[in-house]
Amino acid sequence: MHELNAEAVRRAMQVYLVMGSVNTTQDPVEVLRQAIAGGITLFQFREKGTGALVGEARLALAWRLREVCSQHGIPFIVNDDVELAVAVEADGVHVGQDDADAALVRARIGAGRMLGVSAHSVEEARRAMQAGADYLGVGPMYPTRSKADAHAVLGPAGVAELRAAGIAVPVVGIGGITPDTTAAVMAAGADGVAVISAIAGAADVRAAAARFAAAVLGMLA
Ligand SMILES: Cc1ncc(COP(=O)(O)OP(=O)(O)O)c(N)n1
Ligand SMILES: Cc1ncsc1CCOP(=O)(O)O
Ligand SMILES: [Mg+2]
Repeated sequence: MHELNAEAVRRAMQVYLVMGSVNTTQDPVEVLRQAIAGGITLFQFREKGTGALVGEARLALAWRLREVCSQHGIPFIVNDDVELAVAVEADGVHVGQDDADAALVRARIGAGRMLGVSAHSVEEARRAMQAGADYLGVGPMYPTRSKADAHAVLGPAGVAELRAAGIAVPVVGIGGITPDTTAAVMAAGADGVAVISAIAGAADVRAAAARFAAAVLGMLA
């Protein structure tokens, strides 16, 4: 078994920014700084899609974003790429159903790093938990333009179904979430919201992150 504290993971889920360089027209390092100032609680480096950086440029950006997270005490998660996560001493990895096997990822990263796994059903959620997932990413909650190969929309009902089945592991909703729809995702049983475009694509990133933080905290109060 692994050693992360489930309550600390749950708190980290609250406002989870997911971002790569293609998700913003601004400097991603400055976007991350502004998002942290606005109140995000967790960051995932997801460098994929048309125009994504590769090789040394990707590694360099990962390090720069990793350092900003370290400076501010925000855990840094790497999407998909377990070896990149190990190379930049990330706090965790997020993998989906079409990525590396979650149990193998757990074995590679050890007990002290966070493992997030995407789940779209009770069965996938149970398998992820058996593999040692610390949290589940569940979505899309709503239609999204940020993931070309996204699963069919589950809606907040997808989270409610997991909770009704007794799945108690920390859960973050993802996909098309805005400050206005955050309450519905939380009410269904999520511990937080994972967001790309509504924060990374905002003209005022800090204000956007702050709106999500207020919406989440309003539901936890
Ligand atoms: C928090 C969170 N939840 C779900 C995902 C989606 O992961 P995946 O299904 O592997 O898709 P990609 O993001 O890799 O395209 C996520 N990244 N983060
Ligand atoms: C990575 C991912 N996984 C499911 S939906 C999605 C995209 C979320 O981006 P946005 O918040 O812009 O809809
Ligand atoms: Mg993936």
